[in-house]
Amino acid sequence: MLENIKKSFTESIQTKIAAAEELPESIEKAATMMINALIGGHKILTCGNGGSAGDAQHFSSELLNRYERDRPPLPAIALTTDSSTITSIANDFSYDEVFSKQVKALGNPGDILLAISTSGNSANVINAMQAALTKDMTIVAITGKDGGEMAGLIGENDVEIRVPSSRTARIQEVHLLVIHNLCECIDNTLFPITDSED
Ligand SMILES: O=C(CO)[C@@H](O)[C@H](O)[C@H](O)[C@H](O)COP(=O)(O)O
Ligand SMILES: [Zn+2]
Repeated sequence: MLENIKKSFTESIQTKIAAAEELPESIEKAATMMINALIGGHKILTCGNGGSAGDAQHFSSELLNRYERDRPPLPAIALTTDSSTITSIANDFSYDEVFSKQVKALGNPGDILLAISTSGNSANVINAMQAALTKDMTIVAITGKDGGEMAGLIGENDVEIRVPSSRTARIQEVHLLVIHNLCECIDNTLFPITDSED
């Protein structure tokens, strides 16, 4: 057991080292897209399943409330939280539509969809991306493995941040770091620390 625990730490560290080589440019592009959208009065919708649902909510709460320091609230909505809406869409239509219907209802041109999936193959997240494109939204996709079907939906105005790993858990551990990086870029750009706050 002890050996496995140590191996997980080593694997996680190695995945982060590989991600540090490969991901900074795509994270910077995603952060710039988000900053410009927020400056323009637009919002960010987030979605994902399982651990990625948690990540979607983690990110939206850091925008709505705060990341590391107090600043004005920023507009984000996690599409994973309204159990009445989600269960009724799944019951009456299909689980594959639980996010896309909400995107069609809430998304406006200029808004961003933050779509999170380790495999890139979750049908409800893929459908949410397709719905976002019909609403003239842009997409930040956080993925892993080979990017799955989500990778094929990324256009030139969108960005995919793909963690170089094939293990769901290791990918998720980097996804959290990516999310915190995005928050940090947003806060540092929109609310820079002044000398008096230093
Ligand atoms: O957190 C974990 C595994 O670490 C699971 O809950 C995992 O998120 C679920 O199996 C998801 O349904 C996987 O979906 P995805 O990442 O392939 O889109
Ligand atoms: Zn997990």
